[in-house]
Amino acid sequence: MVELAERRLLLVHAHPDDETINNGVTMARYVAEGAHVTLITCTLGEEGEVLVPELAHLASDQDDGLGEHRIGELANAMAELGVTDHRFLGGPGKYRDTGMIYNDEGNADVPPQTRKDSFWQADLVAAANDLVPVIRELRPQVLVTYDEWGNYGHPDHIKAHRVAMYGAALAAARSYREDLGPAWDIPKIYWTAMAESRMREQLRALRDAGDTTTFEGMDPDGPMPPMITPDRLIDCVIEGEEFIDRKMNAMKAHATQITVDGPFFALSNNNGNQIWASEPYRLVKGTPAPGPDGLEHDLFAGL
Ligand SMILES: CC(=O)N[C@H]1[C@@H](O[C@@H]2[C@H](O)[C@H](O)[C@@H](O)[C@H](O)[C@H]2O)O[C@H](CO)[C@@H](O)[C@@H]1O
Ligand SMILES: [Zn+2]
Repeated sequence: MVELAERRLLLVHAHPDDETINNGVTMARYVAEGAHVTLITCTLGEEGEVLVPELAHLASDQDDGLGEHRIGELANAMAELGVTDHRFLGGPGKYRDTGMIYNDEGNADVPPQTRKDSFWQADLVAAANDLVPVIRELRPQVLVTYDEWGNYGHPDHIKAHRVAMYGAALAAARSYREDLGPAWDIPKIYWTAMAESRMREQLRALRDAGDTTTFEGMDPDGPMPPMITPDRLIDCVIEGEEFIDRKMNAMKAHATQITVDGPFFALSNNNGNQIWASEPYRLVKGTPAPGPDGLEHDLFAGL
């Protein structure tokens, strides 16, 4: 088993706030256990909406200062989680937030009409080459990123998944770009997941409370979209009730994007979401090391 102080965890996310929403408890736990946790954020979130009225002028169609502001929000959120190594892919502002843009079929997988400097338009090899030296420098045992849907279809999330997976493959190739450092093959790769049972529980609570607009058209007992993971395909759940306060405070630090109300949070679409103390994952590379309940409860299990 890798010693706690020798553990190195790398997370690749699209915008400032995704890391806390998806992995806030996980990051706080591993920092507390002495692991080295590194966050790579691919954009500054320049195209986000602004929940704080007095900061509305930062929006991209006004002062276009939101990206710069969110650098500070992310730094504050990382301070809450105890993460000291957080970097932007290729440096701050190299890849611009694409915006919540879909083509008219509503499918982000077909290139939407976006700015030439948007992350979605970035050349995949060039963006992966910004990640390869980081992987080869850090030599993480575990990489965390999104599934092929980017978890909910945002073009930057889909692109972050592609850059993370392709970057991991290139970093492992001994003969690939020796100038980017000695090869490193990441032993375990996980995708963040929205577990089906949790989605149904959340939908049931919303519908019971009379909310028919959040996740409109979804029935707690009906079919789930492909980005919802059946519980049988969840491989690992990181639990950490003792870190939920850090996660909530980190969410509050992303004030232009997230409002926190007790055990719930909302983004600018005002969808009520529970703040979970457990964070599920799918293992997509490496050997599973499940416990008696059939799940891993440590991303470094088996290493
Ligand atoms: C969690 C996440 O990925 N947030 C992104 C997302 O923000 C959403 C977007 O503004 C959408 O229009 C809203 O309805 C929704 O409530 C927001 O969460 O997309 C932004 C633009 O690309 C991005 O900056 C933000 O981080
Ligand atoms: Zn995002």
